[in-house]
Amino acid sequence: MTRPALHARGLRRAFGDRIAVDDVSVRIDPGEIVCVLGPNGAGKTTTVRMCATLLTPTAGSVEVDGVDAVADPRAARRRTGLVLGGDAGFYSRASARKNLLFFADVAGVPRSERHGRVTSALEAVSLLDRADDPVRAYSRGMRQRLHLARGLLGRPRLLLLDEPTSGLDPQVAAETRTLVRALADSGAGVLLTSHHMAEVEQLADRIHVVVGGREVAHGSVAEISSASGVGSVTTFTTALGATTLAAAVDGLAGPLDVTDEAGRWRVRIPWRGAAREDLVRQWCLAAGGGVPVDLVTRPATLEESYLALVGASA
Ligand SMILES: Nc1ncnc2c1ncn2[C@@H]1O[C@H](COP(=O)(O)OP(=O)(O)OP(=O)(O)O)[C@@H](O)[C@H]1O
Repeated sequence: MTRPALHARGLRRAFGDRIAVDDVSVRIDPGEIVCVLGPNGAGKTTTVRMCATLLTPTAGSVEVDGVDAVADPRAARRRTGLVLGGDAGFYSRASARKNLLFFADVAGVPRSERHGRVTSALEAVSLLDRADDPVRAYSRGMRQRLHLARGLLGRPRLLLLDEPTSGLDPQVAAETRTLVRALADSGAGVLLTSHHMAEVEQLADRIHVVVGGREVAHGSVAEISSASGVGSVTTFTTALGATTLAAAVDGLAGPLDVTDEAGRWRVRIPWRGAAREDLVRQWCLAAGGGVPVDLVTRPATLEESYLALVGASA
C-alpha cells in the first residue's frame, strides 16, 4: 500500500473552551490534491496549522510521509512545504534569490545543494529571469509565486497551501493552479484551502467540507453533491409568477431561486432526488404559461452543493 503524504486522524483543537476543530480526518496519497472547504471560521487554517506542526492537536494524530508529526515535528517539517501566502514573509530589500538562499538554510537544505535548489524552485514558478530583483519590486502575484518557491525548497512530500490564489488576477491564478497540478503530478501530496469553488472543482481529487470545526461531507465533487442532497438543477424562464410552483414541487426540491429578468422570471430548481422536468411542464401548462423557455437540467455545481450543505448545518 502507498505511504500517504499526510494521514491526519481524529484531529481536535480547542482554544480555551472553544472547539475550533473537532474530529477531522484527512488522508492524502502522493500525487493527490485534497481541498478543505468551509465558511469563515470553520477551522480550515487551524487544521492546516496542525498538519504543519505549528499547532499541537488537543487530540488526534498527524503523520507526514510516515513520520509522527506530533512526536517528531522537526522530521515532519523537513518533509513539508508550507505556503501561507500574503505580502509579508520576505526581506523586501533583498533579492528573491537571496531570500530563498536564506530560507533554504532554515529548511535544512545541505549547503552544497542550496544554489541548485533555489534555481530550480525559481524556475518552477517562472521567476528565474527576475531572481535578482529586490522583493519589494515584486507584484502581488510574483510574491505569491515566491511563497510557492519557498515551499518547494525542501523537496517536500507534502505541500500545505492556504488560499494559494487569493488576491491574484485570473491569469496568474490560472498559472498558479497549473503549477499546483504539476507539483502533485511530480509526486507531492497537496492539501489546499480555498474559497474559490471553480478552482476547487478544477483541482481537487477529493474535498472535505468543514462547518463549525466538524466535517459535514467528504469525497469527489459528485459525492459532495450527493451528500448535499442536491443531485441536479433545472433552470427555465417563464412569463408566469412562480408562486404556485413551490407547492407543485414541494418535498422534491430545495428552496427555489426566482429572479425577475425584465418582466420574465428566471427559475432555478435544486432537486433533492431525480429531476422532474415533467412536473415543471405540467405546471406551466396548467398555469396558462405554455411551454417553459430554455428548460435545462444539469448536475449541481460544487457551489450549489456546498451552499446546501452549509445552509443545512447552520
Ligand atoms: N490562536 C487562536 N486563539 C483563539 N481562537 C482561535 C485561534 N485561532 C483560531 N481561532 C478560532 O478558531 C476558529 C477557527 O478559525 P480558523 O482560522 O481555523 O478558521 P478558517 O476556516 O481558516 O477561517 P477563514 O476562512 O476565515 O480563514 C475561529 O472561531 C477562530 O476564532
